Amino acid sequence: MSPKNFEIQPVAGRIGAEIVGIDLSASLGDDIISEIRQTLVQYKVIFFRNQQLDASKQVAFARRFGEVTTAHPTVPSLPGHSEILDLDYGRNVNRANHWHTDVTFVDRPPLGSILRAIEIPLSGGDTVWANTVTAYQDLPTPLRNLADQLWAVHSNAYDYAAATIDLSEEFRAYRAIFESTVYETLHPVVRIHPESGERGLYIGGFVRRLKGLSQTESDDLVRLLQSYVTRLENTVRWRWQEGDVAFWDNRATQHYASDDYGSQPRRVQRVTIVGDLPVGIDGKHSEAIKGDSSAYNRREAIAA
Ligand SMILES: O=C(O)CCC(=O)C(=O)O
Ligand SMILES: [Fe+2]
Repeated sequence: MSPKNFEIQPVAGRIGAEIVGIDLSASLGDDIISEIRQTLVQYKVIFFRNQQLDASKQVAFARRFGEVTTAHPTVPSLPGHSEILDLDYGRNVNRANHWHTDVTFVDRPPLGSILRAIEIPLSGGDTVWANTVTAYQDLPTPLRNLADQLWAVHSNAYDYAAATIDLSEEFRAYRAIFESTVYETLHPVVRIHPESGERGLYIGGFVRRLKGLSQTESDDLVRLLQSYVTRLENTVRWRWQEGDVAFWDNRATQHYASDDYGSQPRRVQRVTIVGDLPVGIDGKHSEAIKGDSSAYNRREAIAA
């Protein structure tokens, strides 16, 4: 595919491209949105430098790709913009320096996320994305055959104890509801991408165990599969500048935000687009096993 409306500059060999020649604050026609979507599916994460987006325009842009979530239960949203996660590291949120795919513990995990750089340290604070499709292709055949048969329980029952600082009363109350709600969803370890048809490894930070294996077997096997995801060849690293926008396909990537900038401020803001129910290679769909995860994407529904 060669888009008519912008130029594509790949950033690394297997994942990531910069899109040049688009002003995201302008009103964009359906043809441009469709080319952006195709480029996203092909490159997995796309970058736009030096954009003039504000919060409302960021949300409006995200809505062109699907329904957006009304924020996250453990990260405060921007006042007046419940769709925007305000990630102000060191102030209101823990650093995301662990490999993960966003929110996979619900049955309809995000299609993608759009992140805008508000304040970036002078040095450090890069984000790295990994291509989970090429990771799958890198597996030797016997491991691929094994992965094809596996299903994993993803859960939000991670450790909140270390988390967050300085929350408002309202948010503390809201968060308490979330912390007492465990979501567990069974997802295929190998997921068919709904738009490209590609097979990719669908694991990441929220996997708790593989169905049918002991905890030790699960941990060892997930670690082994994960080592293919994080091979440098399957990654791209982005050096942020203020005004940059990154848009990733959450169905085919993991990411990691490097925590190497000490006490310098770093603030980014995310809008999250709701995705569909994942499908495994046998045609079976993911299944919620604990918690009403259909409510997860709407703060109003959880707080109710
Ligand atoms: O701060 C970043 O660069 C990424 C944070 C993150 O994991 C996210 O926005 O989903
Ligand atoms: Fe994330």
